Amino acid sequence: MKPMLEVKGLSKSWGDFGLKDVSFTLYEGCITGFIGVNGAGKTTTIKSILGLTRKDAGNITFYGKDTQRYEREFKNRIGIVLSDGNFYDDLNLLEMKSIIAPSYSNWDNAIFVKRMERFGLSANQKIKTLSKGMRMKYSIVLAISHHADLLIMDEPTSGLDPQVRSELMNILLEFVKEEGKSVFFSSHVTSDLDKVADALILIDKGRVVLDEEKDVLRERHSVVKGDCRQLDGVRDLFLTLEETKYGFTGLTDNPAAVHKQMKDVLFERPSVEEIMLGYIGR
Ligand SMILES: Nc1ncnc2c1ncn2[C@@H]1O[C@H](COP(=O)(O)OP(=O)(O)OP(=O)(O)O)[C@@H](O)[C@H]1O
Repeated sequence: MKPMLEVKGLSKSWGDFGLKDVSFTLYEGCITGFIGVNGAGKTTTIKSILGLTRKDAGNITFYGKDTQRYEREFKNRIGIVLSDGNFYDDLNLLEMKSIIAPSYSNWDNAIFVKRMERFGLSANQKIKTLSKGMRMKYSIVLAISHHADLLIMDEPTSGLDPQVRSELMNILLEFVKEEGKSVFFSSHVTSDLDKVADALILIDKGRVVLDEEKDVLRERHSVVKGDCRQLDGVRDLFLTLEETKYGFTGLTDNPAAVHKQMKDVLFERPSVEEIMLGYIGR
């Protein structure tokens, strides 16, 4: 896998909150999910990468080149979809495009027209008449019509219904199929990432606490279910434990040890959300 974007030692402090030494790498051909609860630091990280928030420390490079020093080149090669997508509501889609397109030296109008058609968007429609889902699709059209290689999205699925979210996931899968493309997308709704993410980065209280391929992460962990009486002496094997009168459910990062020490328990593959809950607030 070829490294694309590298974040090293990123720190940023906002009073009590701080990003602390955040480091990770995004690779070509991958959809990387950036997960964490509300306030974990996802938007601050993304805005620091984009240069919209001034970082206190750290280096961010894109194919080895400093993103600040080579800002123009970097911006030309990324597409940005922010949750607060700043559009002028009274403009139509074509007029809004005319404001955005000149900021990119490699804007490709043919792609814009093709994508608009593909997503069922009409150039004459006013921004304020778009549904949330259509607005998201329009944001993506704008973000990729300059041959962007890396699509950076902050909470793109927030507020979208399951059908539109699923359409959006298909758009992302299609995007990364093309050689040299990559997607970085933040979310606290992890079910979409179960389907499409290749890698996951979990941030909690400003620190990266997990950074791994999704399948490896799901192999390394197990959800275990059984009778609560079996838990004596083995509670330490679990990252989370929920006990009711019907039995327990726990997440372990050591399925082999659980196998060895507990009889008659059920093993299930964990979802991204179950893994996330095992690591936050520790
Ligand atoms: N401009 C700012 N000034 C002061 N504090 C800020 C600013 N932006 C973010 N913060 C604080 O930084 C912390 C992290 O916020 P951030 O938006 O990065 O989290 P997040 O993981 O994106 O959360 P969410 O999922 O709710 O969007 C929060 O405590 C927030 O209040």
